[in-house]
Amino acid sequence: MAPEGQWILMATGRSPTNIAVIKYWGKRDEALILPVNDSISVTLDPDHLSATTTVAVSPSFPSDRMWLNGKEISLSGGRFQSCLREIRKRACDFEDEKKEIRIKKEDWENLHVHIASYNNFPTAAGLASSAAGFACLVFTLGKLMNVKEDYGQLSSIARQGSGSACRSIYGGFVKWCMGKKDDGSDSMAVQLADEAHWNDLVIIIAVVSSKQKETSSTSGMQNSVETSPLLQYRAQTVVPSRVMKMEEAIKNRDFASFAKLTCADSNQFHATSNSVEYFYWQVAYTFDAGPNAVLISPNRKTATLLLKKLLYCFPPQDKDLSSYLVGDKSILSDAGLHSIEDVEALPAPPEMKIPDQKFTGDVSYFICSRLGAGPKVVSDESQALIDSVTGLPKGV
Ligand SMILES: Nc1ncnc2c1ncn2[C@@H]1O[C@H](COP(=O)(O)OP(=O)(O)OP(=O)(O)O)[C@@H](O)[C@H]1O
Ligand SMILES: C[C@@](O)(CCOP(=O)(O)OP(=O)(O)O)CC(=O)O
Repeated sequence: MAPEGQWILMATGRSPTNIAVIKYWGKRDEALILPVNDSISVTLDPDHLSATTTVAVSPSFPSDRMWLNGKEISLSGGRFQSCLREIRKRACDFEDEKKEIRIKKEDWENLHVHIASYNNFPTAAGLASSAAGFACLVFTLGKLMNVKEDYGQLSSIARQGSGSACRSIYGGFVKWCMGKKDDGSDSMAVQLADEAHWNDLVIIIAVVSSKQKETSSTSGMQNSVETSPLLQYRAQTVVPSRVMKMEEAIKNRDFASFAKLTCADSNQFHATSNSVEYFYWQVAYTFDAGPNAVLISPNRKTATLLLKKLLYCFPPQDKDLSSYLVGDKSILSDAGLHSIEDVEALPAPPEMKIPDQKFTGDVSYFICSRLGAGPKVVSDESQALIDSVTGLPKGV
């Protein structure tokens, strides 16, 4: 080994993200990240969505450290620790004669790393940054530490960082085989076809919001496993045959089948997560075909509490509170909200994971209403909309 503290050895890698066309949703083992079903994905062009990671090692580093998009983050979490441990275990002898660096297999355990990673797309916003990030971390650490494992083994390690990361180890069309073993050694990705196989496909992503999500995939799927009656049926009965059909569709470049299966699986995965009991039924919500949410509270007290939370998260863009809530405005005084200053002084709802997060302007206005009676006659003529002399609408 070269003299202590004299050298820094580095490797840099870039990994793509991937989008599942048959979704991974639900784990049978949280620590090892073992899924309840196989999944299939397409890997995206790294020029568009990728993580770039540099890993450095030096005897002068006193501890492992990591910076993500320029900000230092903790490596103490189990997922980072698993990836570092599994790669270090497989590190091999390394020699760079020019730089006079010699690292023996057993030395790697005592050498600390510095990791810097950058995503060229929003992090933790539902665009699979964890997939690109952990695939990149494992791949680049493997390069640095002269790991000789095949890609299947690397995918199995990346899986322990984030499940979907195991699929980003390959390009083209990739299948994550769930495996059967308790230790997870057979839960890894395989490539179904490379990127040249079907290169006519064009993928367009509409980014509606690049803000950090409130519910991570990790906790969302945990909730589904615990509460969704659909999930086990999906994993055991629906997905296995869908995976077979999808493999066939990819092999034959059969777009009609590919599209049908992709949409059906997306719908079902959303149905699975929608059946989760997030709110303990304090409030009911319903959506029509558009984006407007209808929230139904069981009583005025709950409605008042709900309104405070809504106004905290979605404050009005301009300072006019009275046009921001129309209909039964008396609920504002029930909530003690007489001015915009009162709204600004609202405390963050305790269940919010990111308390500072506000979505000013995302809601145009609120209507407060109630159940009403059926049709009735308006006998006050002044309220008529037709002028009783001209027979035309008033004001024309
Ligand atoms: N480049 C990176 N290198 C290492 N880890 C990363 C990187 N980018 C993201 N991560 C890790 O992934 C986490 C974000 O994962 P999360 O699952 O919440 O979001 P996402 O992957 O963007 O969304 P989704 O999985 O729903 O598509 C980050 O907090 C960080 O721990
Ligand atoms: C909806 C998904 O994107 C879920 C991805 O979940 P993650 O891989 O981010 O979850 P963890 O394994 O807990 O890190 C579907 C998919 O990519 O298959």
